[in-house]
Order: sequence, then structure tokens, then C-alpha cells
Amino acid sequence: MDRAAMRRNRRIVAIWLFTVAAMILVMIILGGVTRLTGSGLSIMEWAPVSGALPPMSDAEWHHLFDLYKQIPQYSLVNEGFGLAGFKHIFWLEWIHRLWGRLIGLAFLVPLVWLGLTGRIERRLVPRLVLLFVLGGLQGAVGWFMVASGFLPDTTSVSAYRLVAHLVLALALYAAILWTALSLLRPASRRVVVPLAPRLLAASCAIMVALTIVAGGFMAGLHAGLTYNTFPLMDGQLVPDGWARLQPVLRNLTENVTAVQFDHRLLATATLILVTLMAALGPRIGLPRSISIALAVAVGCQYALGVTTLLLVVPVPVAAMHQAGAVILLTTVLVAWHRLLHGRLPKRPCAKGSRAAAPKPA
Ligand code: HEM
Repeated sequence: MDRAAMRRNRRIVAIWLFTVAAMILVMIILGGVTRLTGSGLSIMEWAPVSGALPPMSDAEWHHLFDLYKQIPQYSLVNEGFGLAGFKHIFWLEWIHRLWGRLIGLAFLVPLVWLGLTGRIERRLVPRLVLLFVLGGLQGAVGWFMVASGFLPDTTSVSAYRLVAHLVLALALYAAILWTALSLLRPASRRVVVPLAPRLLAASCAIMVALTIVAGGFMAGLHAGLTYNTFPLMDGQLVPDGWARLQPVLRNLTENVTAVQFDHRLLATATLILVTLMAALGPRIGLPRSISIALAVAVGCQYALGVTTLLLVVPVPVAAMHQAGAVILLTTVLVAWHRLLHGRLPKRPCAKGSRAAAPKPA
């Protein structure tokens, strides 16, 4: 295959993968709204194929509503809200699941077609098949999470399972995005990027990931409903009761005070690191546009987090905060990828760093 055809095929595969990544972004926002509106437990059946159709008759609606009446969330939170109230929470969860099925199709059909027509490089096929399998697993993890909300005296899902569902979604998103970026801008062995920028970019990605995991526990424990002041918590910088659970590690995931404190601390460290990377951007070889995107994404995400907290988690702001996390992750990954795969800075950033010119395309 000539180079032009290879480049064209790579572009086609990249566009397909960017589309799937965009669909996952929408899915994550939908998932957030589903959780925030208390809709996630409304469908008691796990029917990956037949569940693609909504209830078509009164009898089917009543059957589903009767199932919902059996779970504690109905008697403890929604008792007496009637079929109209049930329909209200049903639709969001149904759309969330339908969108998941559509993502599966949007991945599988082009995978088969592009694979059979030889547009996907052979070395990529196992990775793409693995991503598809992980996508299917994400559906199962979603059901595993939902099932934890049906237990006696429970009105919401397990925080651990919620975090697992969020993290797997973001890991899939990141892997698909990285694969697509690498198709457009393959790595050149002749580009030697100095260690410091690589470490900075990796640290930013790790901090964003840790802040997101802590955010998942914020959501899972409804920790945003307490300590609605900023920057102090209950009048203090470090709140009392930070380490009240034993063994002490449990505080990281089960103590509302510690979970919120950790999320603030990690978010602040992320703000500092990503802002530093944005400020150094032009000197370490990042285009201005990416540096600006980094600064805007981290600044807005931090401000959205504070607003979510001060306004006690209103659905639209909290959903924007969730979307903002994915956008921040995207900008950090794009910057990191650009550093590893991009052109070299005109002036080397560290004295003595070896940097060869990239291979001409
Ligand atoms: C770099 C900055 C930040 C990132 C990447 C981030 C990320 C996240 C994520 C992923 C969630 C979970 C959303 C969900 O699962 O629905 C979350 C929840 C939350 N975050 Fe942040 N966050 C950041 C900064 C902040 C800051 C500075 C605050 C406030 C001081 C904050 C307050 C909250 C609150 C109150 C929630 C719970 C919202 C809910 O229940 O839906 N965040 N955050």
C-alpha cells in the first residue's frame, strides 16, 4: 500500500475512533444526570437485547413499575409518586442504556467493515477487539453497580461500584482517544523529548486521574451535600474527623469528611500542576492552542467544582462538573501525546538535552 493510501486509511480509522470517544463523553454526562436525578435504579431487569425497546403497552409499564415498587428506593424515597413519576425516572435510565448499545454498534460495525476492507493495520486489530470486549464489560459493570442499589435499606448504589463504572468508562475513553491521536500523529523514534516535560505531563495525567477517582467517591457518598463552604470546611482548613475510621485507609473511601478534603486537596494540586504545564507549554514544545486549552480546562473545572459545592449540587452544574472532568482529561492527554509524538521545540528546554530532528513525513 502506498503512503498516501496508508495515511488516508489511518485518518478514516481515527475519525471513527474520535466519534466513538465523543459518544462516550455524551454517555458519561448522561450517566451523571441519571445518577443526579435519582433515575439509575428505575429498570430492574438486565436485558441487553430485548431491553432496547421501551415498554409499548400499559401492561408493560405496570409490570416494570411493579418491579420498581419492590426495591427500597421506592418505599424510602418515592412512595406514591405514581406511574407518571416512575415514567419520569425511567426514561433517563432507558436512554442511558440505549446510548450504551448504540456505542457498541458504532464500535462493532465499523470495526468489522474497516477490518474486512483492510483499512485497519493488522497490529491495531487485537487492541481494538480488546477495547470492544472492555466496552461490553462496562455494560456488565454498570449492571453490577445498579444491582447494589436493590439491597435492603439501600436507596443508592455502592460508591465502590460507582467509581469502578466511572473509571472503566474513562479508561476506555482515554485508550480510544490515544489510539486515534497516534494514528494521526505516529511516534517518531528520532524525536527525543527531554525527561522533565515528559514527567510533568505524566504527573498532570496522574493527578487528574486521582482527582477524578476522589470525585467518584464524592458522588458515591453524596459528599457534596455537606461542608458547603470554600475554602474552609466547618471553619477549618483541615476538618476535624479526617481520620476517624479504623483502619485509617477506610477514610479515603468511606469517610465523607476525608473524601471531600482529599478531593479538594487533589483538585488544588491538579490546578497547580496543569497551570504550570500550560505556562511552560511554548517552552517545552506545546502549541499555544494546547497551552491555552489546558489553562482554560483546569480553571473552569476547578471553578465548576467550587460552584457545585457552594450551590449544594444542583443537577445542571454538577453535570457540567462531570463533563468538565472528561474535557480536562482530554486536554491533558492531548498535550501529553503531543509532547511525545509532536515536533520538537525550536529551542531545547533543558541544557544538554539531545534532540534529533523528526523524520520527514
Ligand atoms: C481539577 C479539578 C477537579 C476534577 C478533575 C474533579 C472531578 C470530579 C469528578 C469526576 C466528580 C464525580 C462526578 C460523578 O461521578 O458524577 C466530582 C464530583 C464532585 N466534585 Fe470535583 N473535580 C475537581 C475539582 C473540584 C473542586 C475544586 C471542588 C470543590 C471544592 C469539587 C467539588 C465536587 C463535588 C461537590 C462533587 C460531587 C458532585 C456530585 O455529587 O455529583 N471538585 N469531581
